[in-house]
Amino acid sequence: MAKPKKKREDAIPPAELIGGLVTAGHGRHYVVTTDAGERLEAHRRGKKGDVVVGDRVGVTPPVSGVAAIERIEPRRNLLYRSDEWRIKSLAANVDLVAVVFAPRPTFNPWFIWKALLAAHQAGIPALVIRNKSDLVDNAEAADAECARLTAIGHDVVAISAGNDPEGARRTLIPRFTGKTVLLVGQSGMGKSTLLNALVPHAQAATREFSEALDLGKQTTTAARLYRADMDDWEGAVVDTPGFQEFGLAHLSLNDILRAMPDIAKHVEDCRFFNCRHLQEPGCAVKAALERGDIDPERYAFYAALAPLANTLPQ
Ligand SMILES: Nc1nc2c(ncn2[C@@H]2O[C@H](COP(=O)(O)OP(=O)(O)OP(=O)(O)O)[C@@H](O)[C@H]2O)c(=O)[nH]1
Ligand SMILES: [Zn+2]
Repeated sequence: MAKPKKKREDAIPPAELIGGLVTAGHGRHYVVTTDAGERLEAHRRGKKGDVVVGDRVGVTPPVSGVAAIERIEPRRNLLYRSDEWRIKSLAANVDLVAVVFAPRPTFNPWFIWKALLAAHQAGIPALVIRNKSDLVDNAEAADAECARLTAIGHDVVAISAGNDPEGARRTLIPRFTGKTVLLVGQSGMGKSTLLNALVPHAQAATREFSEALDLGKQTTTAARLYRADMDDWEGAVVDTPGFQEFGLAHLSLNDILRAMPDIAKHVEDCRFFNCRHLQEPGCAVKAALERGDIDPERYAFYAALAPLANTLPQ
């Protein structure tokens, strides 16, 4: 019988590896920023696709400019999104998920709610940021969304990243200091504007990432991590450019309910203990909906997600 292969991870003593943080990735090609602040191109040893932005790693000293990722330190958490076909890791070791939305372009509340569910499932606190507070157009809808989210129990702040970047910094830096903050939002909500307000060297770093990963002008949906090392704040911002959908096929029904207290608070009175709160007789959630005790749009969201729950291998 063939001997089981000795794991590569054991082959090199950790003391000889360089510690660093994965700050960008594309395919199996990564950028690792070492603890000394050097930016290295890196490949995963053995071509495993298990590295994600935000991972703390140990790399070999670079040979011809390219290092090898030998070790991944245990993760505090891992944030996913998924589509019908597969689960994708978005980022690891995130302390706060910041969901950015704005009155214009028209925002989709479901995107915000999905991001909040994904954060909850990963055990990561979340903050909702209402951007473009200076806009009058569609402000009522944005204000109503803030009120709805606050009533559910979410943290919400209002800023104007484009119009008042200093004010945005004053609001956010006390909440972001010491943390790795992941920014998510639909396209056009002002994520890049906010990132640049918080981390002024972000644009230059984006160019360097593109060069290191040989992306040219190609955009990627992969996350990128920008370290903030400034007089007024230290931490990191992870940007997630260019995606419109926050798929949640990896959530179980319980994950969904645990993240929706406005629905879940009614389930105890359902006739069946395994009620899915969709079509079952004697469902207390449906009764609460009919009485007007549940926001119909929140129920519609729940009813859209519930049938898809847990359809992917966990
Ligand atoms: N009025 C107003 N406009 C803003 C504000 N913040 C950003 N914008 C504008 O909104 C537009 C979109 O901003 P971006 O920062 O590019 O948005 P994004 O979310 O990064 O969009 P993608 O790059 O497509 O993901 C730009 O024209 C910004 O100038 C704000 O606070 N007020
Ligand atoms: Zn029920």
